[in-house]
Amino acid sequence: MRLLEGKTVLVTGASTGIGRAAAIGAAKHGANVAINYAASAEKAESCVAEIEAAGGRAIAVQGDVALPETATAFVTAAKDAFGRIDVMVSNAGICPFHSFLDMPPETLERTMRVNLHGAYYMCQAAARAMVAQGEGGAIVAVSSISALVGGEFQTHYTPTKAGVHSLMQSAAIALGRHGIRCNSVLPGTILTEINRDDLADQEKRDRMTARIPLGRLGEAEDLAGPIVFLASDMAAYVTGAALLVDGGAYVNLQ
Ligand SMILES: NC(=O)C1=CN([C@@H]2O[C@H](COP(=O)(O)OP(=O)(O)OC[C@H]3O[C@@H](n4cnc5c(N)ncnc54)[C@H](O)[C@@H]3O)[C@@H](O)[C@H]2O)C=CC1
Ligand SMILES: C[C@H](O)[C@@H]1OC(=O)[C@H](O)[C@@H]1O
Repeated sequence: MRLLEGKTVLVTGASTGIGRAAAIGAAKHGANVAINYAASAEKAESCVAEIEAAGGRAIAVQGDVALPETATAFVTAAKDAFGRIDVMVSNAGICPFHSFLDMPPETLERTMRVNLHGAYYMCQAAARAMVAQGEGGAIVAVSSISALVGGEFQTHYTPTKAGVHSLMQSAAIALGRHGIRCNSVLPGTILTEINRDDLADQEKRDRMTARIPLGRLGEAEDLAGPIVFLASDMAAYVTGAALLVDGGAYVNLQ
């Protein structure tokens, strides 16, 4: 069964990792896909090419999610290309690992602006278009297990993920009357570019793996199913929810 047939799905930060897997997953379920990317046109075009090779339709739009004008331009481009807006997957994010006591203000500022402000602007721009369209919609934000637990070198990052989780809860209330559902996924540790250097430390990698009941770190594709599900009518009565996708890591205290 194709869960997103004929819908338009927008995904931010989709040239790599979880965003790319979500974009390809949505296309496999029949969606027309618009992907936002920050810098690498080559990677974005390869995502579009993979979708088109499988018979789907996709466009790539460059833009820094930290800027409000990127969100309006992205939504406008998707609407121009596919005629409507049904789903926003707010995924773009950064995690420049750094110690707390000497955190450079610019690292803190940039992490907040990309991860939290970026999610806000994207979800707001998509919601405005959905409200004008008058047929409801779905927003799925990529938060993190880090919305619920801390990280020594992530004092600037974990508050943004808690913020994204909270944004989906408040937006679910603000947009429910318009038939727009807002949910978040909370990935555990997923092997992507964002943590390639951090997980090059084999001891840390083994430690992270050891606390996962399912016995492995996640792959970007592990998020595609949960994101497609929350975006689809299968989740028609799900809003304000947060879905952990972590192999069981969060519940494994001892
Ligand atoms: N990999 C992991 O273990 C986890 C990742 N996450 C979240 O998943 C999301 C996706 O990250 P991953 O796929 O893991 O890593 P990734 O590094 O492959 O993907 C992040 C994407 O966001 C894009 N991006 C960064 N800054 C941007 C900007 N200013 N404007 C537009 N795009 C921008 C990057 O170019 C990249 O394509 C992030 O929000 C991250 O916080 C959450 C929990 C765990
Ligand atoms: C980038 C990290 O490895 C990753 O990001 C998250 O949100 C997870 O909690 C991991 O710490």
